[in-house]
Amino acid sequence: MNMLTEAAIENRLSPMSNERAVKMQGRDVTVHYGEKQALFGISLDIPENQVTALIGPSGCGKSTFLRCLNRMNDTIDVARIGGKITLDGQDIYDKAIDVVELRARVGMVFQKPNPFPKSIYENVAYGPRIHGLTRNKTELDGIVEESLKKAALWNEVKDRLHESGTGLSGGQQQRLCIARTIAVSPEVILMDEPCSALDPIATAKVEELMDELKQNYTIVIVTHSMQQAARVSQRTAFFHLGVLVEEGPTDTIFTSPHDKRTQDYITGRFG
Ligand SMILES: Nc1ncnc2c1ncn2[C@@H]1O[C@H](COP(=O)(O)OP(=O)(O)OP(=O)(O)O)[C@@H](O)[C@H]1O
Repeated sequence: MNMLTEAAIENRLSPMSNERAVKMQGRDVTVHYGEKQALFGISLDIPENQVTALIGPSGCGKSTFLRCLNRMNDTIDVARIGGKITLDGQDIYDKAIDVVELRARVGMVFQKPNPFPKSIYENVAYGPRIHGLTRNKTELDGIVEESLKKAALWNEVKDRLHESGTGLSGGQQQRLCIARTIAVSPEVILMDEPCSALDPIATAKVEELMDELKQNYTIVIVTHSMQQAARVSQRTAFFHLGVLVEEGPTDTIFTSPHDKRTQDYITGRFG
């Protein structure tokens, strides 16, 4: 057994205070964009099969931290990342890591629904095809159907799979993007303000979906809405000016935070 596997097993067996295994872990994570430092030594555990919400005022570094979790910041030339981030105990910034594979394991859903200008079917089939997850059309059809079902979209689109994904409503497009992410069997799903472009009904559907998805996936969501964080997450991390001020069970953060900055933010005194 190699060291990484041992670390992964040890990691999965070591429960957090709420008795969940740690799926991802950040230790002393720093990010610079050129000269400007955006994150200052973030250490945060992401528990398995829970929704963790990252909250805080605009510009505090929530999205920057989220993007570190699947190395999305690698695509920004001026970004430099320090510290350590692990997935099942394995360092995701290790040279041996295949970033394409990492991003399949740690998928991402963006603020604005961004389906490809292709059919609904092709949007979902694309990932499994490029990752070689299926051997034939029947298997691919199966993955497409299952992913659309898990994203609570199947009933609305099953009769028009070959119509364009961009012809769907905003809320349906976002669920299509979730189906596309699910199709490559991720373990973690990162969501960067996934409902900010959606109306209240579509938002409610995506929130409901998050609650179901957490049974099979670990979810990290960046949100500006404290009501949303309170509704969907089990753990909440509050960021301010690039620092993780505090994190803990969502109930505690919203009812009896330890830090005055958290208290001020959740009571609307700033941000
Ligand atoms: N690509 C980039 N190049 C330079 N600076 C950046 C870049 N992306 C983010 N920043 C800076 O890093 C800091 C943190 O930004 P980030 O987007 O992570 O914050 P945020 O909390 O997600 O904000 P918001 O809630 O407004 O989306 C900000 O000062 C921002 O201007």
